[in-house]
Amino acid sequence: MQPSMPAAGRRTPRNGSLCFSASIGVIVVTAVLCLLGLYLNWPTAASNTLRREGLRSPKEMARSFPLPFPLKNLVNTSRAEAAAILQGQDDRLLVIVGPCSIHDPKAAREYAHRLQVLREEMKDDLLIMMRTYLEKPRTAKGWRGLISDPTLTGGEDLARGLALGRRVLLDVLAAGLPTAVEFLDPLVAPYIEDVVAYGSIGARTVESPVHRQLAASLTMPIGFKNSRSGDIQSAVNAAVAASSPQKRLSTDPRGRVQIEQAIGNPDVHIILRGSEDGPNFGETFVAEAKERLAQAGFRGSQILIDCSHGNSGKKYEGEVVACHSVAEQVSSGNPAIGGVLIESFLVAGNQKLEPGVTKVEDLQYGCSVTDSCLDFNMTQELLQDLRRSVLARRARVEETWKGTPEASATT
Ligand SMILES: O=C[C@H](O)[C@H](O)COP(=O)(O)O
Ligand SMILES: C=C(OP(=O)(O)O)C(=O)O
Repeated sequence: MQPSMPAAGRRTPRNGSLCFSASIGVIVVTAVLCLLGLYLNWPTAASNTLRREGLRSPKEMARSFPLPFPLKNLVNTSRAEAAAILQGQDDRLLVIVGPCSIHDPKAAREYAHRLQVLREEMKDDLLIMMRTYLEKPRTAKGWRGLISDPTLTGGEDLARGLALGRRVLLDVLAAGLPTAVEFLDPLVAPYIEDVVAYGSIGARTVESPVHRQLAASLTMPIGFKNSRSGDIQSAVNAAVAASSPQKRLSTDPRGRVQIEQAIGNPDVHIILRGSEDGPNFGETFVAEAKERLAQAGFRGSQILIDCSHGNSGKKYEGEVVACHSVAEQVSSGNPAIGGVLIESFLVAGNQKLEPGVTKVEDLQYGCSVTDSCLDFNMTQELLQDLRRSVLARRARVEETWKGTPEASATT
């Protein structure tokens, strides 16, 4: 007798066990895929992230690119010398000069070696540091600096960028020049802060509480720029916040999140950088800034003037005008000006860098890929001007001193 065919859909012991095995199979495959997805950080429908990868901790980075003792000494003495200028205890001018951004380590090293000669020659009158800006805050889009995109191709290899950035700072220090950066991403700071002598907070982040808190815990002098609209009070408010005790979340040398209690940065000051409406390097702006600082309790604090950005209309020719005005004000005895920032590279002007489009090999050596810079010869002339202005201001002070009863008593 033929066995009867099972009616469609009727469960038999055999197809029931097939269903069970298939379900177990689906569950196992799904679980394996989920675990693999978690391990490889695959995107999920609820995430905007395409990929995540690990990174060396700041401590490991410092171990790979250590700060040798003589360079540590240079960082520490430069910080202290800058602080003395900013508090009006040293009559030299602090000069932060160099490319708008570092994009080519070789050209940066060449610039550093040339600048070191001037630093040495003018050291009695100017405290020269090199602009070694590795993070660029963009108004909208654009190349975001060597740390974000070290190959200039849009590849955004941050692990390589952090290592390369730290190496460039060490190279510049090794050439004998103290380094100056803008601090932008608070997570980057622990990777480089020990190799930085001077820091600024830019016009785009001066109102950010996170950047003010970061500045409070940094151990080098920090300058706050006026905002892009020209508001000087935002820089003064930032100085008030950053000089006060602040508790914040930060990362420790091992890269773990920690709660950090800072006592506040004693060497905060403000930088006049002009605005979209025009320059603010003139006497009246300097007097206004001084007055606002005094009202906020910073009586002795010197003011720095950024000769570029809104003060130059982002043209190197504009920097010359701004720098001459500063030199004139200092020569005529203005005691409130403590220094300048100047954008300068090996070649004058700038060139366009569009990551992913520009051929890196076509870029002109020694020419800025962000804002327009002075060339080295023009820079040298401006530094000579600034030096003469310091000598003139010093002579005036000595002349005034000679006429005082204290001077007569000492002769
Ligand atoms: O210092 C450089 C630039 O002024 C700053 O990064 C903004 O540049 P952008 O307006 O071209 O984006
Ligand atoms: C971006 C910079 O300046 P600011 O914040 O004044 O625009 C800079 O100095 O690189």
